[in-house]
Amino acid sequence: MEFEKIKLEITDGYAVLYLNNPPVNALGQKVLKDIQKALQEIEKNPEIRAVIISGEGSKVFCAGADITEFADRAKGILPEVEGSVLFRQIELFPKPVIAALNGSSYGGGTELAISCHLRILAAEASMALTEVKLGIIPGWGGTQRLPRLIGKTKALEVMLTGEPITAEEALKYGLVNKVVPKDQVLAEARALAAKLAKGAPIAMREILRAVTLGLDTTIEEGLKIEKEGSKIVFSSEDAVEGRTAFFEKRPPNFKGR
Ligand SMILES: C/C=C/C(=O)SCCNC(=O)CCNC(=O)[C@H](O)C(C)(C)COP(=O)(O)OP(=O)(O)OC[C@H]1O[C@@H](n2cnc3c(N)ncnc32)[C@H](O)[C@@H]1OP(=O)(O)O
Repeated sequence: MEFEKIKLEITDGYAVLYLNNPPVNALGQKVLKDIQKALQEIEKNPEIRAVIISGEGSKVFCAGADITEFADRAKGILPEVEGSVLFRQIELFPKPVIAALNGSSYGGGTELAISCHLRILAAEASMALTEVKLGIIPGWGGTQRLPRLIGKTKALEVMLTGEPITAEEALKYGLVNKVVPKDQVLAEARALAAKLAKGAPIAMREILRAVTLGLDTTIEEGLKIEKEGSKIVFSSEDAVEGRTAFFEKRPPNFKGR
């Protein structure tokens, strides 16, 4: 697969998708199209069981939407790939997606990161939804995901002021899984992705589905989604392998069947 604005590395059962749009990894249409194309390939490839999204060639993770493309929007020219649609595809992705934030994120860059399932943030970095400073709103899911992740009060403070959440606050508010020095972010993400790549793909898919869909509905409906997932995994070969390996006191070898 050839890409212009991202780099894709496939290794050890997981993929690393690097944003590669210097100087600030602004999410222009070309970048969003490349991300969407790469995710379609990753989803189809059973050898890939986890995804890392990180930044390259920039001192920030991502400076958000490409502001130079806003004039078209103002004229009513709609983008081919809408960030909010792509980020929902990431949130609904059937394999774990880890955001490796090796620099600060702004606007749509933060919205990209919070559409991922897991996040590792550089201690030197921060995460901001700066749209209000440009007279617009976090239109790529930020108004919906941030309150669900850190609570309405802090989320409103972050979105109304446009001021960044520090790495320390991000950890405290549960916005990220881990904070490490910038030069260790990718290694941490790789270690996590390699661990997930040895996991049971069907079980992980059903956990992601039950949590993502369950959070947006009633507990009764959520329990129905969980029950559907349980039914699927118990009828899988992986469930047989899981309990067999347990009794044989050996690591399971999940095939995703
Ligand atoms: C629904 C989603 C909406 C959104 O995401 S709205 C956009 C939200 N993003 C932001 O508010 C971040 C805007 N950018 C910045 O605040 C700063 O930049 C940085 C902190 C990221 C980096 O600052 P520094 O190191 O001083 O660099 P620099 O001179 O500001 O930027 C380098 C070049 O990159 C361009 N640029 C920066 N951000 C964007 C962007 N988001 N879209 C398009 N271009 C951007 C600048 O204009 C400049 O360009 P040149 O060198 O030609 O002057």
